[in-house]
Amino acid sequence: MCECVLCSFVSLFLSCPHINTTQTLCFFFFSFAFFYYNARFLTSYIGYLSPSLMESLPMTTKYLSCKSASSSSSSAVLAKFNHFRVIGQVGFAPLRRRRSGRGCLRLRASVSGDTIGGSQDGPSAVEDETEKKGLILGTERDGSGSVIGFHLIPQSGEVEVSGVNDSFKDITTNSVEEAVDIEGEEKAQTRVTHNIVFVTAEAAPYSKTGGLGDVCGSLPIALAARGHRVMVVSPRYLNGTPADKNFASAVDLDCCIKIYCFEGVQEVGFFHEYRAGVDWVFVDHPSYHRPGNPYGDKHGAFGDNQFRFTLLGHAACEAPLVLPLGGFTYGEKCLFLVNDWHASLVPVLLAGKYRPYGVYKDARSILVIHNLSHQGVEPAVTYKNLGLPPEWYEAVEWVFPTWARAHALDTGQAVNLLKGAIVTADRLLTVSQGYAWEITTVEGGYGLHGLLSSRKSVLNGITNGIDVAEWDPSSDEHIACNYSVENLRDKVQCKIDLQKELGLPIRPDCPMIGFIGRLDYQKGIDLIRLAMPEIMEDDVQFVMLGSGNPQYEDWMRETESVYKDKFRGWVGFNVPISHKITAGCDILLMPSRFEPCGLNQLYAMRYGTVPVVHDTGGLKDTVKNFNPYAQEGSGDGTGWAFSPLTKESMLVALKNAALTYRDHKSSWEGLMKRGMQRNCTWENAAIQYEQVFEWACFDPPYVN
Ligand SMILES: Nc1ncnc2c1ncn2[C@@H]1O[C@H](COP(=O)(O)OP(=O)(O)O[C@H]2O[C@H](CO)[C@@H](O)[C@H](O)[C@H]2O)[C@@H](O)[C@H]1O
Repeated sequence: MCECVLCSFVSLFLSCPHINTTQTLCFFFFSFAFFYYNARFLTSYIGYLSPSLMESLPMTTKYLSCKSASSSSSSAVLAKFNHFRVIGQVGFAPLRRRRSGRGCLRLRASVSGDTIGGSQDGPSAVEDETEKKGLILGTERDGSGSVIGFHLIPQSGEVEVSGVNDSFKDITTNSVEEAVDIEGEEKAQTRVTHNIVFVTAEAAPYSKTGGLGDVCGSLPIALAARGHRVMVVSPRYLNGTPADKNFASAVDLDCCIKIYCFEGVQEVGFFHEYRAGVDWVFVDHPSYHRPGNPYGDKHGAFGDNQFRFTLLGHAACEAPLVLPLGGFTYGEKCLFLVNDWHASLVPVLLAGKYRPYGVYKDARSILVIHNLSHQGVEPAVTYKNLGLPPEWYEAVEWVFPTWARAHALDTGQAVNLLKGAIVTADRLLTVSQGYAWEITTVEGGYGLHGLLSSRKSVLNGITNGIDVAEWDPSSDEHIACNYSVENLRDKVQCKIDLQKELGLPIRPDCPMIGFIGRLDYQKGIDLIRLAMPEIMEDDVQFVMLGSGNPQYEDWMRETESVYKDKFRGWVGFNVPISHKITAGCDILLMPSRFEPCGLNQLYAMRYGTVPVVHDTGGLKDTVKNFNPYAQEGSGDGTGWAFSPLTKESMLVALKNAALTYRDHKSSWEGLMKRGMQRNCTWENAAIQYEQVFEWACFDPPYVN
């Protein structure tokens, strides 16, 4: 209906004898703008109304992209006007490709066709005009992001922008015209790119103690590859070990800022490395230079972590304003992705420190919860240290229930940084849908379930992806023999190599069980300990890699001396060994008490190692229980997900896995193959993050 009206309107307009070329151009620009913005509004609104749409996001969507003719210079012009750069929008994008299709694209095709007298295949007058002149069309916006006009901008190479380094060039040439193939139909896709600022305590390969490092090392790259301008702000940890060289390529930006907190002034610097399309920014301060890991050393957590991560929060808020990365700052209109409590001060600062002065009015913040059990809780008297105005105390105020107080005079008053982010961030995300629900329950909410439930309408879960280049059995440099789903037989060479390395009897047919992870209550390590004597009764080998609670480290050493021919415990943090275990084992055990997503089961499946997991959180979402009778007897599922979390049910699952491994070879092969063929790329997750960005930007800031 709409299109008929449009076509008639276009025909009428073009049949008018007094219309010249310039007027024709103007007509098209404004018509396209009108339809584009209406379509975008509707899309956003539908998304806003249905957060549950996340569950049906188009995972099978195939994005076809081509480098457009948009140049550094042209995008520089665009960036000047809109920090949320629009790429590939019909009518404004470089008019290079034509397709037949529906929706916006058909709108353009029909207009082009009319322009040239009905043919949809020949070049349109608009295209001719713009391409001849080497021009593409850009939008101009006002301060609120609304389009107020259009301008012609030169194509690639025509204008040199001085002082633009590779970082910016790469970003600007990333303006792409997107085509989305949904259900066999080619559709034009309007995609908005953002200036994204990740704030995180760790980012691999620079720093990593667990899954947070993996995610913040990979997701920014996946988003940058999709055209966003992405910065990751994280501390520059130096601990006097070879790990310090991870920061060797980062250069000092020679930009010091003063941070007013902890009743004094702190000076922090910034280091920068542009890698894989991402601006990696490292906050430099003496408190990040000490032995140990990012959070503590052998004596436990550092006592000044609140101070160290307060600095991170403040520095991350300043970075987009003051760092001319690639010659241009990110500016105020950015999207902060703040990860866990260490970065949770950021949304509170945006609301309490910046917006009252008109800064960051158009920014948005998304809190990504990787682990709710750590919340950054400190005594209430420390509030004055955070660098927030006094009237913002309530945002981070936290009162412990009576039963959790130390003594009769304890009022339970505290500050809770994660809580501060929950009540001020524009949207909330967790790393799986299962966990997004669990944290709204009394059992999984760690005291925050009430608040989280109250923000349910902006709470979503997106399952983590994995770095499929780093975790690829067909090219992994850490393992003895590469293999793939077409060549599964060579996997056993990895087992033999692992047995040799660990000094275990070389027994290729013996089921080998592995565990990798922090030795922590969360990971159900107590259950493994409890069940170990019974596990060892079976004809299996067991290898554990982990560090953390010294009590469990000692237990691993003792167990090794009791079961010399069957058990090995590797105490420490060792990435190459984690790859060897993932490839060499047949079964990976993860009896996590709770698991927001879990990465090791994803790595295991990719390596044909069958996971046996507790049916919770992200483990429940990603491991499909084995059903030998499904698919007309050929079986279904990728592992075992046991419940409840008891020694007995874990032992049953392990026994079933070992039995299937020994006696049902073809079923086992099916389990391996289905796991290896799962799609677990970061691109999948990045597409879902983009949907959440859109919802975040559609609403006004949650706290003004
Ligand atoms: N001793 C060791 N040596 C070498 N490598 C080791 C190791 N111990 C752990 N690792 C590695 O650290 C990562 C741990 O990943 P998890 O998802 O289990 O993380 P974690 O519980 O830290 O993270 C939190 O954040 C992540 C990311 O969102 C969520 O998946 C997870 O559920 C949540 O608890 C894996 O890459 C693993 O191989």
